[in-house]
Amino acid sequence: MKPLLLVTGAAGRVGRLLRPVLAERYALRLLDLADPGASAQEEAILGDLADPAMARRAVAGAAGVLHLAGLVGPDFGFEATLRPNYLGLVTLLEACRAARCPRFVFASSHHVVGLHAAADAPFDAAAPLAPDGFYGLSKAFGEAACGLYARRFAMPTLIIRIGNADPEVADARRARMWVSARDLAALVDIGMTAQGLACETVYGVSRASDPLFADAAAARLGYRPRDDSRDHHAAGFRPSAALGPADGADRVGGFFATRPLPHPGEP
Ligand SMILES: NC(=O)c1ccc[n+]([C@@H]2O[C@H](COP(=O)([O-])OP(=O)(O)OC[C@H]3O[C@@H](n4cnc5c(N)ncnc54)[C@H](O)[C@@H]3O)[C@@H](O)[C@H]2O)c1
Ligand SMILES: O=C(O)[C@H]1O[C@@H](O)[C@H](O)[C@@H](O)[C@@H]1O
Repeated sequence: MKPLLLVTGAAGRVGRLLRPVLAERYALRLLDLADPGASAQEEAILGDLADPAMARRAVAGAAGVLHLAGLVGPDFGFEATLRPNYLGLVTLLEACRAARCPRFVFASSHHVVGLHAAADAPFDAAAPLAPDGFYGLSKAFGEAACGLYARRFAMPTLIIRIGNADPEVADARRARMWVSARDLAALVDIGMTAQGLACETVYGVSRASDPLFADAAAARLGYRPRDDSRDHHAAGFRPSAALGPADGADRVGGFFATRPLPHPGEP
């Protein structure tokens, strides 16, 4: 029998791309606020992971959790991120602690280091945090929360700072941090199976010609990316010459680093 993997945020873009790949190795239970369009082989739970009863139900019997759910984007104010990205994550981690969940994989983001100058690349996982907005800030909290639960409660945890997981590579900045679905799924698999894993942070990226991230930590865990962003340019791929100031190509976080940041209290 395949091990049961809970995928939160399974109705989202990354969840939909990963599920067919992950289904080869895992029985999937999906949790989302939105209908994930479950296949006959998948089990779906519709609900809010910030609800403790919902989180407990979702985690029950799982061999591990892939936590994708959250509010994602450059324009949100602080308050909007509180329930999904702070309370939701801690509620889920609490459910995992109570159930002695054997593995936890957290979808973090390169936006935790988004304000670093792209010219200073490549960065490794020891680069100082430099979130580029309230979304990146919430991921920095998420990484710390995962560290707390992993270390205090001995829950093997992999934090994956995903680069860009779109189906194809849209532009020159994303080409430096794109990840294919099968490479990202391979990292999830490492999080589920790596021996001796305590709490490790890696970048979720495929191969690239001028990478923003140099990922020795992932390689140590056995990650060997099979895909290269150069082979997956979208039809309308924009080279660096076509990127303007609004694209924020001089920052790791790109346009996330250029948008106005709402003051707390503003919508
Ligand atoms: N797409 C990328 O390129 C990318 C890059 C870096 C990091 N990530 C991370 O990967 C994860 C998935 O990204 P995505 O692009 O699929 O985002 P998405 O917005 O498409 O999907 C997120 C999903 O989470 C669900 N969700 C939000 N709050 C919830 C809650 N309280 N309870 C249950 N479900 C909830 C939403 O309904 C949605 O379906 C996110 O955590 C994101 O930060 C994605
Ligand atoms: O910076 C990026 O390109 C990406 O950052 C991710 O966090 C977002 O989820 C995705 O929509 C962006 O495309």
